[in-house]
Amino acid sequence: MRLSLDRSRALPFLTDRDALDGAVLDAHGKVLTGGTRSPEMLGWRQMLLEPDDALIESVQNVASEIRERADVLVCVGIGGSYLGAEAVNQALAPYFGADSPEVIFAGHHLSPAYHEQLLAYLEGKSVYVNVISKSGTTLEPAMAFRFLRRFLEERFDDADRRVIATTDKSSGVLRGLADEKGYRTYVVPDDVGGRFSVLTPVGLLPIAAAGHDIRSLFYGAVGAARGLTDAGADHPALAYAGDRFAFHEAGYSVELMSVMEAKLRGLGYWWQQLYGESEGKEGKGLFPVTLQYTTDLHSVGQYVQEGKRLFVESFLRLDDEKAGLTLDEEPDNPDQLNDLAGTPYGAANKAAWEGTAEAHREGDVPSWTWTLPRIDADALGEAIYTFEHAVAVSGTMLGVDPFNQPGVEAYKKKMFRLLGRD
Ligand SMILES: O=P(O)(O)OC[C@H]1O[C@](O)(CO)[C@@H](O)[C@@H]1O
Repeated sequence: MRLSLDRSRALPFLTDRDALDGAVLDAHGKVLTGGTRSPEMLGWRQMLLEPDDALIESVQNVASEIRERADVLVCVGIGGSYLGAEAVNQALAPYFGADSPEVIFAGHHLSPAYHEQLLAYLEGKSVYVNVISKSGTTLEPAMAFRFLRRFLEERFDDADRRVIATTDKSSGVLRGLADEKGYRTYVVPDDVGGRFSVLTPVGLLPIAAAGHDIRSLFYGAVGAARGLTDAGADHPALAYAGDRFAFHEAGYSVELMSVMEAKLRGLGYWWQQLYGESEGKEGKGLFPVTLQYTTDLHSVGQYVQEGKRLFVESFLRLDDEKAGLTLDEEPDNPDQLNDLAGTPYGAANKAAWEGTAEAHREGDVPSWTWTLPRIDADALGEAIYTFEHAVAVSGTMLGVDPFNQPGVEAYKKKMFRLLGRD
């Protein structure tokens, strides 16, 4: 395993933590054998134990067509239908001057200006659309897709070929529309919830269309899934799950995912949905929030250090101590940085992580540090599965169903009523 977990700033805050290992392994066993609540929702693990190479190849083929023919791929979806793809694409793309086609997300909020300006931006470009919704009735993507469908139909003779729908295998509004129009489709499997779906076509198509290696991504996760089969309580996923449960029981209420590399910010947002929707129910769960350091040390850092004590913290960092531009000496030292001559950005970032973790420990914020060896598809696949497995275990320890999200309906009902819908 290349993703490592350092617990040295977490364990001193927990008394008798080893006594929990039996409960951790019990919950882990339930995840392995289908003993969880909603055992029919464990497809996110099963699909890795029985890889469908033909499906990966099919996605790669459609992605190649998009890469050849499109200037822009618009991916329409919300929650688990976009956060995983956005996270991986952000992590794997260069910061500036990304390759064509541009992959843009839409239907992930209801901003009027965003969607209006998106349509204006698409004018004159070769556009493909991947609409991703299991139900087809989620308002945000459904509204965006109506506009985008009309946009395509009014401009392209082959409009229907430019739409790929990722949806339920047989039912729902989007399935009906796709069948009627003859769109190419991929299936959101029944046994995989939205937030666990990044390694299904939900995430794989937008990631492959952006030019990334989905086979390595998928097989990175396969390796992690296999590695967990015989894992002991000290495996990072299980140790983390058990520690989180212990902190929850000790009264902590918020977990920060503090990302030290801006390319991993999307992974933080993906983690936030995964943990928030999986654990936050029945009055339980650590509230997950992702921060980007050192940026947010100059915004909410004051609160984390000295405000109300609520927090446990996960640092997510890259092993990049030697990377980046290195300061050199300047005659006369006009900016007074010569004492740091020979210091690369990576070393400064590492010092920021260690310094912050120490300061937060002194401020009674326990922390773990997750270190990725490098950012590539394989390492991301491993990280994705590790966090998925951990939340299945920690949710099971909490006694909640880690695979449902009944509370998400509440806002939809009120919103629909205000819009005069049933
Ligand atoms: O795929 P749908 O049905 O549009 O749902 C979108 C999202 O809404 C949720 O069901 C709840 O937030 C997510 O799990 C899912 O990713």
